[in-house]
Amino acid sequence: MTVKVTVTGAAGQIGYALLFRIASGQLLGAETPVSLSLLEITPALKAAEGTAMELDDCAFPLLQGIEITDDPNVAFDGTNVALLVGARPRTAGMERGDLLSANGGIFGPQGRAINDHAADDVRVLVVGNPANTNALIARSHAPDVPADRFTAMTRLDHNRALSQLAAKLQVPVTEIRKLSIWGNHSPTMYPDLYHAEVGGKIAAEQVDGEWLRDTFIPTVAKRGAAIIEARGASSAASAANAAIDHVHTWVHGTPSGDWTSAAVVSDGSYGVPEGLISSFPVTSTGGHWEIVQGLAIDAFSRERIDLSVRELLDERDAVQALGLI
Ligand SMILES: NC(=O)C1=CN([C@@H]2O[C@H](COP(=O)(O)OP(=O)(O)OC[C@H]3O[C@@H](n4cnc5c(N)ncnc54)[C@H](O)[C@@H]3O)[C@@H](O)[C@H]2O)C=CC1
Ligand SMILES: O=C([O-])CC(=O)C(=O)O
Repeated sequence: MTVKVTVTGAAGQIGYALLFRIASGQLLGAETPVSLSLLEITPALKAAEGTAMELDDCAFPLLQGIEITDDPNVAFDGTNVALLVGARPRTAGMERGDLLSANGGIFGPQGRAINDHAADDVRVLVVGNPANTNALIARSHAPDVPADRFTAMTRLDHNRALSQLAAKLQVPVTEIRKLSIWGNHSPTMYPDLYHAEVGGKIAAEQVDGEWLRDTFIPTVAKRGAAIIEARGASSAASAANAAIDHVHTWVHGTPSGDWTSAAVVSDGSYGVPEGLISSFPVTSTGGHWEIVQGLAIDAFSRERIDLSVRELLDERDAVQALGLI
């Protein structure tokens, strides 16, 4: 059966890096036909049409159709996978409240449209920043959709951490297991090496504490800003790649003996208040995320997780005060 995949912000830079990979089968597998729905704001529809022309020109065997629209009710009608990429970026002079309001105006109506029109098995990944709180807003407008279908992306942070650690220990990334990103997709995120394993041994014990604290954590946490500084534009291909990884893992599962990172609705695990959309170590089985249970959290990790969760609570309070959730 054809799977409908909706991409918002389809004419943006992540959209351009993402759509071709979805259409080629990298999101859902080489056996699954897909139809694409491209949601954009009205002034960007023409650019989205250009991307659709290029998709046509690839003659992808799996691609069954392309729809382009500025109406969320159309874009999410019958959708199975919703990738919410388009968001309002922070511009000079914009206060945090203005940013949250502008995004509330996007993610509220999109959540409502998902609630009213999406397929029963819809899975939602929010990429657009502030991703965790945008996901919270969308979810709060979709009371009929099970909460566990709303996720936000920290897979890019996870992949960045894998790559930094692999380079430090001079091992292939495939040697690393059980790495975790906790908290918010923001510089407060906590990449955790105390449960990660390299060659079957705890990663934190294979690097010196100073490198872990003063190099590894800030490098991962501030990588987004470093890419902007170097490229003059924010991460696009790596963000699209992480979105592909996230949904692929969600649908196809995590390998045994490993886990990944995703921001999912908290059930109160590890003291993260219930309902917050926070990153955890997660496994996926049968198309459902589960938070990895029973990990011992030392004082160093506790402090960092709490800091990031505090930021998520502040964001939640701010959108609540603005009446966005
Ligand atoms: N979670 C993560 O790890 C990452 C998140 N991001 C975030 O992803 C978002 C997109 O990034 P880019 O593609 O580089 O931005 P971009 O500015 O190139 O594209 C965004 C697109 O969204 C569209 N858009 C705006 N409002 C919309 C609406 N209401 N409905 C549909 N489309 C709408 C714009 O017209 C634009 O084409 C940004 O918020 C960025 O901060 C980027 C990298 C990593
Ligand atoms: O800051 C941004 O817009 C990009 C971002 O989230 C990242 O690269 O992690």
